[in-house]
Amino acid sequence: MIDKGLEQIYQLFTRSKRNTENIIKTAPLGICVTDPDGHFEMVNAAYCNFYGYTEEELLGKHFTLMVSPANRDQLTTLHDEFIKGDSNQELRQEWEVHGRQGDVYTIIAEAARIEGDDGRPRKVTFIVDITERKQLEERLKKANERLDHLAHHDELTGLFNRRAGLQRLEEEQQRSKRYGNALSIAIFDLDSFKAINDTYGHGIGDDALREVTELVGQTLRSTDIQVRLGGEEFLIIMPEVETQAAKRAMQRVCEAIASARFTSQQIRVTVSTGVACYAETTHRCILDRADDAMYKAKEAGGNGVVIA
Ligand SMILES: Nc1nc2c(ncn2[C@@H]2O[C@H](COP(=O)(O)OP(=O)(O)OP(=O)(O)O)[C@@H](O)[C@H]2O)c(=O)[nH]1
Repeated sequence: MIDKGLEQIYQLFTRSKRNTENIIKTAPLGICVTDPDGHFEMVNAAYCNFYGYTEEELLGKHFTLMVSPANRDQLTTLHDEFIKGDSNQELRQEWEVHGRQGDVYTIIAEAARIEGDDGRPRKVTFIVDITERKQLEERLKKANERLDHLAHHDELTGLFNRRAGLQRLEEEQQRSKRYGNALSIAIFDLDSFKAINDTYGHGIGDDALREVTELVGQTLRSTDIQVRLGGEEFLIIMPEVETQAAKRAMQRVCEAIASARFTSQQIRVTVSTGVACYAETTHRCILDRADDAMYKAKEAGGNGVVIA
């Protein structure tokens, strides 16, 4: 009677052990056990499939086989510390790993410590493949960056668009007001640009706008901010630049443009420029003053700079 009871318990125990083994074998997440030196003692099917190795190929190998060389030392140290440490659980962490063919994956790994049959600790690591999620996140991030760029930049020239440029101007005016720094701006407009479009077509007109703004960017200081206000009208914000220096800078721009040839059609372009300096005492908007000066430059025949 007593023997029959023991027999039943033994059977239940064996069944439970078999179930546990089968669960580990068939679990959809990769599981491995490493010895205190980091060598594989157990790998389940999902682990092998994920990395593209067979169980025989992995058992006895060091776990850094799948880790990129740059992370090997760090992960070996973490493994040693975990084996020797007090904590039975390791925090979830994201890692980049590579499969047998060198393909790169992102995983989330979480670990637990168990005792081996020799009484020494073992590390059990559970891994989940998050490569697709990571790639999706990366694509979303890039799409958001692109949207953000489009919201602030002009597509044709890559310059700040009107809205972003006026915001920068507002910020520079606040800075100038607070610290008493000089601030000049210039508005320039391509002379008779309509004729370029009419003669060579809109595509060549676009090329001319792009090339002219590139040349302006090369001629000015890197701290100057170029903005496309709209059409063939542009704004330059020149922080910490006095009026006369701004005028000289824009004369250099005018000369550089007038002596260059643009597009495949070798077109000549000139620009008219109005310069204005920020002054708290003036109530009129700095932009309007620069714009008026630019029209005076146009009235004077173009290809010149007028100070407001
Ligand atoms: N190709 C091209 N043309 C543009 C763009 N934006 C505006 N334009 C053209 O720029 C021309 C501006 O013409 P107007 O305002 O008459 O000025 P303009 O011919 O330069 O004459 P002034 O300004 O008086 O020297 C128009 O023909 C617009 O169609 C653009 O993005 N690409």
